[in-house]
Amino acid sequence: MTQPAILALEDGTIFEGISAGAPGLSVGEVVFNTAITGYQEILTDPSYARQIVTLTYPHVGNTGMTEQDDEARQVWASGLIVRNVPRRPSNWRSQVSMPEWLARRGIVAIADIDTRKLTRLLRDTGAQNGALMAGEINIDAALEAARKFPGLKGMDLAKVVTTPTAYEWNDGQLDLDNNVFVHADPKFHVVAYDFGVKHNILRMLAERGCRVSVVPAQTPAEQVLAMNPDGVFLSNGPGDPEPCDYAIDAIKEFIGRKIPTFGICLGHQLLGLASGAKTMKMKFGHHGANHPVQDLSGGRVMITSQNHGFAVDESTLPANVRVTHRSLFDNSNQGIELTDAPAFSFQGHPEASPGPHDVGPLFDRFVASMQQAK
Ligand SMILES: NC(=O)CC[C@H](N)C(=O)O
Repeated sequence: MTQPAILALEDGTIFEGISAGAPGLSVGEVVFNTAITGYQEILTDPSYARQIVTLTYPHVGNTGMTEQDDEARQVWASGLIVRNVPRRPSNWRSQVSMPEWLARRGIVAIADIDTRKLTRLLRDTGAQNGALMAGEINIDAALEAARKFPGLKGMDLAKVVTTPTAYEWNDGQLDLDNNVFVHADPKFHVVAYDFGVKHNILRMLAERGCRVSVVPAQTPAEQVLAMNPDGVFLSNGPGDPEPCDYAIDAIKEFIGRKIPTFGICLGHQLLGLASGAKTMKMKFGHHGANHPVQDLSGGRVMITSQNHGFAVDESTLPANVRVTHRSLFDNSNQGIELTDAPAFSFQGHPEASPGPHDVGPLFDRFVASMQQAK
């Protein structure tokens, strides 16, 4: 039986639809993502914590859900907004339908609303706080909940989503024919800070010969240095990078000691902050799988996967930081490197998942910088 659901935005706009997940109430910042595939990877990406994701692609759930495709140990997005869910998923790897998967995990989702109208509204007003309510509906309560959400600015969520304890990661990519994750012989030891790390990042490190020790977000630099890493990796993650002072302090230590360091997304913003630059909140951010980004050394344009609402403010970069990449959508910063330390970072997602693999070679660059430092 279909249950009613609503989306209430802080500006008072109400969308009415049907439930496509669990009953209940959920709040967060409402953003839109333009990727046409990869809904499971998006829902389990920890960078979406406290965000309700609208998918602009109109049919979502077609290929069902498969356990091995999770990007983290749980669903992190606060909710999902879609135009249409197919009656039946169809794919040889599918284990369960999307609405059932969401319902089992207690995730509120809404379908059958005009996602084009919602996306145009978010583009005009900027990302808004909102509330999803499914099952028993109370419009006033939903509106109040949306307006009470404090917003992501100033919110440190890396320490919320991070692993409670350190662990080792050895899995490479999934071999679909044999249904096993492939291992490579490790040549380098990487300590990866988990600010909300996605599994595919760890896989791409492992398949390039890295033994990866994943550590909690608030692990002090001394503890990491005692592990004797060949390189330090700074993961993606949710929330505002600015309040993550523990991470910024640790990164200052690594770059001061010239340890090969590579950051992705939140990790990129944190490397920027540790170098002395500032970050800012964007109007509605970048969330999609087809964003053109230019590599400024040589001019090559890559199609990239993106998911961020904050950005490094290029006008605040100190003299020892060089801009390496820029977005061709809005000219915002997409990459930096230090001129006096083997440290670099990228704003988009070289691990994709979902998305195109054009930026994958940045992982090879990290491995090469560890090789060089040896
Ligand atoms: N994917 C990420 O790491 C996102 C970084 C940060 N939370 C932002 O929104 O900009």
